Amino acid sequence: MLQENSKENRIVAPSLLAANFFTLSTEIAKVHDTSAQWIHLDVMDGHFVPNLTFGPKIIQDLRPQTDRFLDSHLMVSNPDFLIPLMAEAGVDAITIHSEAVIHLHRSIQTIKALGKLAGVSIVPSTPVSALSEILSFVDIVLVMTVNPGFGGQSLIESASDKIKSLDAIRIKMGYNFRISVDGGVNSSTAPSLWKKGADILVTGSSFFSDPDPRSFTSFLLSC
Ligand SMILES: O=C(CO)[C@@H](O)[C@H](O)COP(=O)(O)O
Ligand SMILES: [Co+2]
Repeated sequence: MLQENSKENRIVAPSLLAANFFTLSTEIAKVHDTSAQWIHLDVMDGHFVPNLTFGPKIIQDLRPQTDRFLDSHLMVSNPDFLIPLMAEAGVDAITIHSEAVIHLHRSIQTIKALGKLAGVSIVPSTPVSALSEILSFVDIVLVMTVNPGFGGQSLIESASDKIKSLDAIRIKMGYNFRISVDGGVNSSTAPSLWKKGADILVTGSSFFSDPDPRSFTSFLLSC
């Protein structure tokens, strides 16, 4: 029988992808006005996904502006060269896609050796079974519930069912990874995502388009 994780351990991570990049200070102030504990940073290369965002320079400039945990999500074809640059820029966690690397174990060990939390992510078409050999080594499993590249898409229900499988595996095997869910998270989808076993909810467009992000975040943390 699967159990919902305790509410006290829930994390909400607003994704800067949905923020206005020209007024980032104001957008970060919005996050600071809420109880969201993490800031999610989507790094895209126009190759692994059909979109471009930002890289280490902006993150390095952001680092002294916030005490929030910086959760980076690398949607790039060759994350290995970027891992040390992201660490140097000051992120706290680095998540890479299992679909993007050949030597996933080596890349995860590199992230850990740099003192950062190491995460692995899967796109909606990748099954949980693809992660069987890496789950014991990672701190975060990021389940993409939309096809990566853009904010504002609707959550793919079948992809969210992977949360349940991952939760069952970690209970059975005694693994310590946290389950993060990314894509289409809003006040309607959040309750069932927590119920399925999510620990972290990433929210982009729903957070930044809400006139009251503080109440929105409180709702997510308590629903
Ligand atoms: O990684 C991604 C998109 O590829 C996400 O982190 C998005 O930023 C989520 O945006 P919403 O679906 O919440 O609008
Ligand atoms: Co993301």
